[in-house]
Amino acid sequence: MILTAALSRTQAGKDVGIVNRIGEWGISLTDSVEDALEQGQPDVWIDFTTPEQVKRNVELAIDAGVRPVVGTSGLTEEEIKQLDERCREQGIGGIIAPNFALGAVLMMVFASKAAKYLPDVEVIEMHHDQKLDAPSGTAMKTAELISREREEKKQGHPEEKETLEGARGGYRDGFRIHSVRLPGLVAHQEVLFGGPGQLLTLRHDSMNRESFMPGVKLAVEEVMNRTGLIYGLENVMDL
Ligand SMILES: NC(=O)C1=CN([C@@H]2O[C@H](COP(=O)(O)OP(=O)(O)OC[C@H]3O[C@@H](n4cnc5c(N)ncnc54)[C@H](OP(=O)(O)O)[C@@H]3O)[C@@H](O)[C@H]2O)C=CC1
Ligand SMILES: O=C(O)C1=N[C@H](C(=O)O)C[C@H](O)C1
Repeated sequence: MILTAALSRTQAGKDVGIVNRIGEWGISLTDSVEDALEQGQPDVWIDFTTPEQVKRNVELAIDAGVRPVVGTSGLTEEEIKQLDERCREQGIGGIIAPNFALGAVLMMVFASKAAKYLPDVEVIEMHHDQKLDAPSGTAMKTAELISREREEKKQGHPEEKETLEGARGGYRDGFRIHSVRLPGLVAHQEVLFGGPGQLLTLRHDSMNRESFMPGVKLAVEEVMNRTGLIYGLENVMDL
């Protein structure tokens, strides 16, 4: 794979390798998506930007015939549908993955299987304190996969009341998602299943950002041979 361009507002004009402390690469960072898409005829647009920026970036990439591989969280279901249609119109593939760590994908898939037999579940996601969105994209995708397998159920005591607002976390499809933000954390998630006399805990930890790279590489290879936008790396893994 060859890096053709790289995007940044704050470091625009500087060499991407120097900024990342891996020696000079001869590629200047740009703050223009249009310029980045024109440099070196790229096949793939890799996006880890912000929830505000990602939609525009991906639309411009697709319109230029460049396949999106997106890690940025925050796209709505409706936006993903629109982007899928745009990819199909252009006859190109794309992947949006809420989490590129293969272990995290396995955790989500295992959680959906467990929910069939242990429908009482809560999700606790833990991230670094610079994260902009809550809950994480991973937690939302976990909830989506769990809901597909879990019988409909409203958990907990029907008369439960919060004496401190938010104490029971966010509510989705009958169960709770809790978001923890602390310096020192990278990206972590526990899925807790409770049953009479038993507790099953599935946990995944990203210790650093290297954890996402094998999944990004897999996605970049896959989009070259597909048409339409795939949501979730589990859809291209042999599970
Ligand atoms: N799916 C996955 O596996 C993963 C997903 N993520 C997601 O990726 C996103 C980014 O997270 P993270 O890496 O922590 O955030 P960072 O703030 O570390 O990185 C965001 C990057 O995008 C650049 N950027 C943002 N907006 C613009 C813009 N308008 N023009 C040019 N460059 C821009 C920033 O550069 P500058 O500030 O210089 O503009 C920066 O380099 C989040 O949504 C996060 O949830 C993160 C890790 C893994
Ligand atoms: O912001 C992050 O760091 C991460 N974001 C993604 C998410 O929202 O789930 C993936 C991973 O958890 C890291």
